[in-house]
Amino acid sequence: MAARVGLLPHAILVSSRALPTPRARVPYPLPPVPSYLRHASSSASRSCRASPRFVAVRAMASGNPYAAELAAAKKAVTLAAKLCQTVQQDIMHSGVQAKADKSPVTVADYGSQILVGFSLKMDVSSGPFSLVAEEDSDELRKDGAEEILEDITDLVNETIFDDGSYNISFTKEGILSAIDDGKSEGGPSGRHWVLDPIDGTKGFLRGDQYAIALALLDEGKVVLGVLACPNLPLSSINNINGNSSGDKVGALFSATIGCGAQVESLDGSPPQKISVCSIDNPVNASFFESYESAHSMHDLTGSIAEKLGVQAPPVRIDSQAKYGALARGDGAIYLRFPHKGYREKIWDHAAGSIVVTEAGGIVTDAAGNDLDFSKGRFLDLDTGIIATNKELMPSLLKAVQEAIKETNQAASLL
Ligand SMILES: Nc1ncnc2c1ncn2[C@@H]1O[C@H](COP(=O)(O)O)[C@@H](OP(=O)(O)O)[C@H]1O
Ligand SMILES: [Mg+2]
Repeated sequence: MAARVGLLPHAILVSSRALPTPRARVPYPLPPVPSYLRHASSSASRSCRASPRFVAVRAMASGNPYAAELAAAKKAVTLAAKLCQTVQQDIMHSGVQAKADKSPVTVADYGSQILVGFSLKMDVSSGPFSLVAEEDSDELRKDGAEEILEDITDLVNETIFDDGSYNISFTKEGILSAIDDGKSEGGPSGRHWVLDPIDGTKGFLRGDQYAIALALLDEGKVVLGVLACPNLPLSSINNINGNSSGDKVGALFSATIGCGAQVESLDGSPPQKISVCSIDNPVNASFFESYESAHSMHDLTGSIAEKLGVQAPPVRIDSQAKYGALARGDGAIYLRFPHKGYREKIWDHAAGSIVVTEAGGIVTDAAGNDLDFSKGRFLDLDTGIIATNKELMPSLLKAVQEAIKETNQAASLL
């Protein structure tokens, strides 16, 4: 493992280290390499790629038409998770910037977005590349951002080097261009990758839960989703406080349309099929919601839970890790009710929602409508998002609508 460099303010980039040894190669014509990349070696990047013909045969054999994209998506978020883990463990509070909307952004947000976009570009060969992602480079192009740009460049290059899959390094200009690869508007036609490079930034900065969330839209529908959750116990969220010792941490959820949902460890155990819980009596249910009360109205969710007869206290965790936990039955319900005026973004729900639906659950808005990911970067919702199993959904919807009505009536009396 090479020494890490470039994160701390006075760190020096070690440029004389040995490059990774190229692995065995499958000879085939490479797609054009993005112009912003500087090759350390023009041949080694072939080492991790299979030929497009081989990928197609493998996809058909698995019965999953998106098998190649799924493999690429898992690899991309796993690489990004390495970078995020490094930052969270070592320098959680260094390099924090303020975005226009005041949410914290770290070098890890940018680094994760660069690595996912880059890895997908290298490994998914067919068609034009479109990425709808959370971050852009505007802040990094301003005066005074030189140091943080250098930190990001070092961190990204160090992660690529340590991982060993690609023998490539980025220039600073390359880093800025790579971030801006995520500026696609998405929409109802064609294929678009949808990425939240660190979902749950506040949890990340607190040292809690976060996720790298990546989905694929095909003709306006989510057809694939992966959620890397580096801090989530592998078998159950109920072990989060150490109730059951020995559970491994670091879960990778994945789902493709019509093929079910799985979980595996981030360091590569065989995938296990998952399904939502079969609880049909709300008295036995527990519910997930945002840790941050600014992201979801805890008083409204409390009143919904009360109407349903839920006995357990809310389980508050950050990020789409909630969707993953719901999909494997750690809890029965997920409630999300942003404060008035907030517009939900597609990258905050695309991956999580397919993981839940492919695990047998249902995800809708507060009126019971399917989420529509085809309208661009935003989900057009004005109420909230709910998710649960098929058994509980009718009573949940009823409780939600009653609680919203009561809240609106109370507000109109003020
Ligand atoms: N006022 C608000 N209301 C609802 N969601 C908000 C919000 N401000 C930020 N968010 C979104 O909530 C996400 C985190 O969700 P959760 O509360 O489930 O952890 C954030 O993702 P990022 O952390 O990627 O910015 C952000 O997109
Ligand atoms: Mg997010």
